[in-house]
Amino acid sequence: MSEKLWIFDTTLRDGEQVPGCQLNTQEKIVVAKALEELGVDIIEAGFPISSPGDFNSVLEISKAVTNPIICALSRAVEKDIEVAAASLQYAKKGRIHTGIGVSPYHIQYKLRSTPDAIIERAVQAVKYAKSFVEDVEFYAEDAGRAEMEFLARIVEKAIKAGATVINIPDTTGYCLPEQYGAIIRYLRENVSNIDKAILATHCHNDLGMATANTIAGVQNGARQVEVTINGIGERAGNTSMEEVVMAIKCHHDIPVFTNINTPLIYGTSRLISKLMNMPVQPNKAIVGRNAFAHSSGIHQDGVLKHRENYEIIDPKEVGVLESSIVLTARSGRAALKHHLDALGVHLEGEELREVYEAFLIVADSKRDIGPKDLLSLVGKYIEDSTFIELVKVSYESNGTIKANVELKVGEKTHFATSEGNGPVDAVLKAIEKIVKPQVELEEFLIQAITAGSDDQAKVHMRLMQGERPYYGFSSNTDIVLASAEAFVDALNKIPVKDKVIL
Ligand SMILES: CC(=O)SCCNC(=O)CCNC(=O)[C@H](O)C(C)(C)COP(=O)(O)OP(=O)(O)OC[C@H]1O[C@@H](n2cnc3c(N)ncnc32)[C@H](O)[C@@H]1OP(=O)(O)O
Ligand SMILES: CC(C)C(=O)C(=O)O
Repeated sequence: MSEKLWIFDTTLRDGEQVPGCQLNTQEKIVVAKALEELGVDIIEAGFPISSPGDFNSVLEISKAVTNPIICALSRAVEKDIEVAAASLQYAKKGRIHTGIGVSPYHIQYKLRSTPDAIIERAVQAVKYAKSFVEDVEFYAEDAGRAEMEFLARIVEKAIKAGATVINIPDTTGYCLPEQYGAIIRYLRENVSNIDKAILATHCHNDLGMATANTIAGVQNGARQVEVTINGIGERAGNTSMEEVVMAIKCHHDIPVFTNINTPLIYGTSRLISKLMNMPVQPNKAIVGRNAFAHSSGIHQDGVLKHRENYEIIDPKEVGVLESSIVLTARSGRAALKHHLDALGVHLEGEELREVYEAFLIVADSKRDIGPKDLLSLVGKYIEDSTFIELVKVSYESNGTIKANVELKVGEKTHFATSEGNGPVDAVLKAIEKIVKPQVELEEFLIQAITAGSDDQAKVHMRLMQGERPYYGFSSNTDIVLASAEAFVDALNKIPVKDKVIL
């Protein structure tokens, strides 16, 4: 029989510890509400003793959120626990998460203590937290490198003191899946009162094992997983929620279920990425830009014939509209035909073979094959009147910022001028005066390729036309020009029939 797996999200605590990812209270409330909608069971909202701002965030999130348990972190220190309890005063369901280091490293070198004294501090902390709230979770920090017998002893005492959830963190991301699973199994078999608590995983990703270790923990009896959206967290990160949830959904032999509303995964991932200014790596499982992108011919042909040939997850299940077929020099005729059909050019047999041969020559010398390339390849079959070429961009700033652009669309030249909040805004608005694409700019990332003031800026843009995404890329030493080029690149990918040119 399938049991419930409690999803404990620590994006706002462990995730927010990441340099540059700090959020203010309003932003944290937005995230907490999104997590509530996503269906998480517990939100670890912060470490209230750490700063007045973090205390206030836990307080305000407690007011703003109804369903999930709100959890506040503390050390095994009385003052921490008092402040955590105060921050939870408005929580409908509040939990204090307290604990202490249990590995020989932490006991000897960090806490400068002894095993017996650590057990005593753990017991006192749990009892003290229990005097404020019923729901107390105990974390045995660095359990991944602890001595098993000592770990079992401290866990037993913490449960006896009132802890109802026992967290077994692999704080340093040291364990291999078998090792981590064995720790959970050992505790289930050697702690006499273990049935009175839920065992939780909290795995870090220093060896890239966080998801595998978490799943191993679940397979051995853990029933709460501590995770973050996009796997963000201290150092190499925490366990990625989307990976664990989808691994469980794909493997019916793991006897647990979650309440996560999976079609909201992608949107939540992008919200966190945007608010925390933390791009998602393109090949990230489940939510990376390429997670459902197929770029080699055999795969593309397979997916076009039957999606499941190369996909274990229907992209819609995680909120991604559809798989994408990316044209490269490794693409075959099936992929080429798919793209030509989208442009309204239907070729078969000898005609398709002829265009494919020409396509391979272009693709060998170009990484990104777009509609412009395809249209020029099939020029003799169709007439393209909508291809946009960026001819000139300039802007001036005299109190107000004004941009001028010159575009060539097909054979016609267009000029437009626009004001904006900044040069990029003004240029994009001017382009939109000529091309009326009815798109939303959903993602706009500028990245320096190397350090230095003469650096190239790499721009990545994602436009949405309805629910359909179009990506634009460019790199240039001039950020404004790179932005304009990326915008035009994305516009050129919109099929002819969906583009309106003035
Ligand atoms: C594994 C995790 O705890 S993940 C969470 C990590 N998050 C953070 O650290 C962010 C919040 N932290 C902070 O704001 C600060 O570190 C504070 C407020 C908690 C403490 O600040 P300070 O009092 O200045 O102490 P500082 O950060 O320099 O050192 C940490 C102290 O806590 C002790 N400590 C660490 N963990 C624990 C624990 N679980 N229980 C009891 N004491 C602990 C350390 O031994 C050290 O004590 P010492 O100064 O007597 O050697
Ligand atoms: C506070 C604990 C749960 C932690 O973050 C860790 O051990 O990594």
